[in-house]
Amino acid sequence: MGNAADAGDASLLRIETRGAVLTVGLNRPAKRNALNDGIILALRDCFSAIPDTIGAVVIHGVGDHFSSGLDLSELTERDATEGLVHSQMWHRVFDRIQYCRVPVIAALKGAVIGGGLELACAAHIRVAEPSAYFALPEGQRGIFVGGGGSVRLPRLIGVPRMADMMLTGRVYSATEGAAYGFSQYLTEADGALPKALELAERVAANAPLTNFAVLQALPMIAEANPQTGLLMESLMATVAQSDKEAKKRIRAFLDRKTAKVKPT
Ligand SMILES: COc1cc(/C=C/C(=O)SCCNC(=O)CCNC(=O)[C@H](O)C(C)(C)COP(=O)(O)OP(=O)(O)OC[C@H]2O[C@@H](n3cnc4c(N)ncnc43)[C@H](O)[C@@H]2OP(=O)(O)O)ccc1O
Repeated sequence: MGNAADAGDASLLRIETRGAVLTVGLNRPAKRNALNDGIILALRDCFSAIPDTIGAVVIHGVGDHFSSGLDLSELTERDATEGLVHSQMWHRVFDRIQYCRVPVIAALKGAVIGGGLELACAAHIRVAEPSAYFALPEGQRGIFVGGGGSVRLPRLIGVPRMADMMLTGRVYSATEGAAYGFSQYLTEADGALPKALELAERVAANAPLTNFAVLQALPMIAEANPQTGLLMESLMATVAQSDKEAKKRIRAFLDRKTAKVKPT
């Protein structure tokens, strides 16, 4: 089993830079992008070294699927102690994605299954195209989610819906995923990656401090008791508006040098 000291297999990710956007493609299409140790550790390496010039990351699947989840061929020999270590390794890697300095957008198509769905949960925005389907077949495989899914997914779709997914193993459609709050965007056919790239360019243009506040402070504020949350909000708002970047951007609007807010 891969451990913290191992390097990931860089060939299992297709990493490209497009301006301020880094695209990270899960690159095991012959295995439907099943997540083995090599790819998980490669994700760890990638998200540990996001260049300063990058303002957003898009994660997607090479081929027809996002990911078929945990590589089941690596599970069969694992005992309980190794299973615990393995699950905690996934947690650390997916935390690195969730607590990334810049927004992470997942472009979803085809299978988004088990650990693949857990990976998508760690992103900040999920964009799905009609071919995307979501399932947690852990019950059929006799296992439980191990990549943080029981923490992140109920916060998106609720415990009853996740319980239904796990108990019945039912495949949820892209339309259901959007209706239940999993994906924020549902595109036309083949539209997930282009839409994710468009959104990534947009969020990369934000003030870094605003993105930082949304990624790091908002989830904590939302879960805090109201008094603590309001205090944290005031502190974050004060820090952000005191920054020279905010002053520059507000001046540009007042001088009519930047666009008005308008429907897209
Ligand atoms: C317990 O501690 C954990 C757990 C976890 C996370 C758990 C999970 O992710 S559970 C979910 C596991 N995934 C599945 O059960 C999906 C299995 N795959 C499929 O149902 C299908 O392959 C498909 C995704 C629907 C695609 O179908 P199709 O296009 O027809 O392709 P196939 O012919 O079936 O597959 C092609 C090729 O890929 C291999 N493969 C596909 N999925 C996996 C997989 N998940 N693991 C290993 N291999 C896979 C398949 O065997 C074929 O291989 P060939 O060599 O025969 O070509 C997390 C952390 C914990 O600690």
